[in-house]
Amino acid sequence: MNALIEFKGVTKEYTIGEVRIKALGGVDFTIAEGEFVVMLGASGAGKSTILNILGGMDTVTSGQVYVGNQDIAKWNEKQLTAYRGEKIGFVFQFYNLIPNLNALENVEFAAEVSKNHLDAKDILRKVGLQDRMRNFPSQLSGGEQQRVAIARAVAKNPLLLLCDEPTGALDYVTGKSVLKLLEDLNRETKTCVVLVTHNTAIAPMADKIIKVKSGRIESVAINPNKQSVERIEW
Ligand SMILES: Nc1ncnc2c1ncn2[C@@H]1O[C@H](COP(=O)(O)OP(=O)(O)OP(=O)(O)O)[C@@H](O)[C@H]1O
Repeated sequence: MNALIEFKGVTKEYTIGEVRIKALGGVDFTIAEGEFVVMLGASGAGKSTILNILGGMDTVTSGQVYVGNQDIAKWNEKQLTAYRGEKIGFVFQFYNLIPNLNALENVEFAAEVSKNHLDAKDILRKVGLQDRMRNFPSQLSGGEQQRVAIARAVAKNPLLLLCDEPTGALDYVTGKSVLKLLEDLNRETKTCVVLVTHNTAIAPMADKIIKVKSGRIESVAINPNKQSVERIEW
């Protein structure tokens, strides 16, 4: 498979007053087209920093970040804004829906940014929310809100779906159904998924497992025995 993503010697330092914090100290990995990647690591290891750089939400201190053949680390804010809008679907732990828009409007609002967007109603049906389209976020359960957030991310027909602890606020059964939805979307649409989690138990659902430790890559492993999340217990 072709590499869709390549991080080469990526470093990231944050400066707060006089203090410099090294969040990434030389990160290298590749992600192939269509891969489902699980990224694991302790709190503060640098996972969100990697995801934010990949999503064009943060910039590198040094190094290259190839998406296709383009080094997005060289891009200016305008280019990164277009990249985020067109190519990246984000799913966060706490959904981040717009409270005064209903489910359908939340999805349509995000989809309109992208030229190649999919039909918002179709996607909401796909995530099982055909009867909840007119509900506002406050009228939906946590699991339903996360389904809207996934629909919103997928509706723009992104190159990459980046998920930061998407089940962190959900109970076991609801979390599992959200992971199953991501698994199905990855299989059916071939959209590359990068899922950041503390939950090492779900690693078997990945094509590739990337472990991050203290701002560096500890290991990258191709999973020879990929399993559906339905068959994984934790
Ligand atoms: N905006 C920022 N300003 C300063 N330091 C930051 C900033 N963002 C992250 N850091 C620091 O960079 C390091 C890596 O943080 P990051 O959020 O990437 O870790 P993480 O692996 O995602 O952790 P968690 O699992 O707790 O979310 C940490 O030491 C963190 O304190």
